[in-house]
Amino acid sequence: MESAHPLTDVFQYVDDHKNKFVESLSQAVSIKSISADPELRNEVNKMMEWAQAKLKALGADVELCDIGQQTLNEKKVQLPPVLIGTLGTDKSKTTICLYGHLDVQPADISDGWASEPFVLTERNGKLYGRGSSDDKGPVLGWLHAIEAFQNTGTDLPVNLKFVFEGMEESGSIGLDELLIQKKESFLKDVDYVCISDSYWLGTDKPCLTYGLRGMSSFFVEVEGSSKDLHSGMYGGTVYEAMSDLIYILNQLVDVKGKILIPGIDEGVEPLSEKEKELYEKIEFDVDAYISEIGASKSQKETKEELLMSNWRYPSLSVHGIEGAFSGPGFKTVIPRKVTGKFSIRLVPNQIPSRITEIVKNYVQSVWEKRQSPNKFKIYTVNEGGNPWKTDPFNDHFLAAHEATKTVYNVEPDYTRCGGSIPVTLTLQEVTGKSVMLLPMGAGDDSAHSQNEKIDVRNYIKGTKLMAAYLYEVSKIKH
Ligand SMILES: NCC(=O)N[C@@H](Cc1c[nH]cn1)C(=O)O
Ligand SMILES: [Zn+2]
Ligand SMILES: [Zn+2]
Repeated sequence: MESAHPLTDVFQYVDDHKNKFVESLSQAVSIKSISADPELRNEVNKMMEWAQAKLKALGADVELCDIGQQTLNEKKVQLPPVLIGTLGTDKSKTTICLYGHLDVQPADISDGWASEPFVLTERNGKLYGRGSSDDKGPVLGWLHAIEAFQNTGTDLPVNLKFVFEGMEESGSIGLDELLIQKKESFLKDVDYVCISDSYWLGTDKPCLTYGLRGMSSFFVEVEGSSKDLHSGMYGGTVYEAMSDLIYILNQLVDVKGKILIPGIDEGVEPLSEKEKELYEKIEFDVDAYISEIGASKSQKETKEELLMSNWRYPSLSVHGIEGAFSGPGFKTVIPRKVTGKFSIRLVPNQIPSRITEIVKNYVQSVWEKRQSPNKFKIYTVNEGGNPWKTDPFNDHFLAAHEATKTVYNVEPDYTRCGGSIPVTLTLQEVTGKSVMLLPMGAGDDSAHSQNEKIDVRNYIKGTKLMAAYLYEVSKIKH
């Protein structure tokens, strides 16, 4: 007879407490912790305090660390604190550092949500709400997994160190410095680092993530006048800021996604035959991917080209224009000042500060060609995020592989991710230990988009996966 898995009670507890765990996610989602909006800083602070109370209730030693201020539009704004915590100090146990973020991207029902973004709403086995998948659901998954160990009298087989921040969606400002400062104290005994803040490639197959892109983001400001102008009264008489801006934005990337900035491929690793084969083997349905987002055609010709463009090559996206009229109907106005926003995802070996310099020089040269007398500025508000990639063939990934088999009954895929988590490389460098990303969410979760959701299945099985991961890592001999 096959013996029961040592975590049978833990898994049962998670199943039995599904409603309680959904309620806890609902509370977290209701806090509008949008880090990009300085007016909502109190909400981010509230979110950090909410999580602090949760960690405390699990018996962790916790601290909200002050990381100072940021400068936004020439004003100083207090940064939300970073929540750190320690649970267990048993020298005979492995110590795992868990990182997650509790801030979210902006969201408003008028963006096209089917239900209020800050009210967790269940429809057809999916929990809709901003942060449900990125990253409140996964953070809560860890806390619920620990609760399941504790409330079933199952020994938590590892020591834990928590690092939860409230600025990830805005470049993790201030976090690197804190972690570097804590290298020889709080982070000293860490053996492994695990982050649950990425997604499966598709909707059915669990994945382990071994690479992320980095990011540099830019603001391009053009100012033409001291007030908005009637386009009938002034059209044809003035240099228009918006036309200048569109001219610049149009010279960043072509229709096939090729970045037009000379030198932008600096540092990109050459593609080896071995790596090419890896892409060929990945199960990925391009048509399903394109149809799920309601697009008409993939920009890339093949599965391999698409995945490589997302994971191993830089890409440039234009996000928006502040100051431009965007309401319904027609407003015949010439905006006085407009700020275009774009970002470049960076890949391993690329250095954000170097790419920032290349981009600024290029945009400045484009501006000079324009010969406009308007005021122009290109600037960044953070130092950018580093890319990260690791070799996934080690005991740490193997432990997560085993945990995935236990919970999902399948072997996970090994994937990279086109998104960025700026602190990943820092955690690897500061601890000197293996970092792994263990995603909870599925590829169609719509993170950052309208109707972000997490499937109840992923939320509950993902919590069991976290418990199984902690158990499997505790068995690694070191
Ligand atoms: N789940 C990770 C994630 O969404 N990260 C953000 C990070 C970011 C946003 N703005 C600046 N950094 C991402 O867009 O990849
Ligand atoms: Zn995000
Ligand atoms: Zn995230």
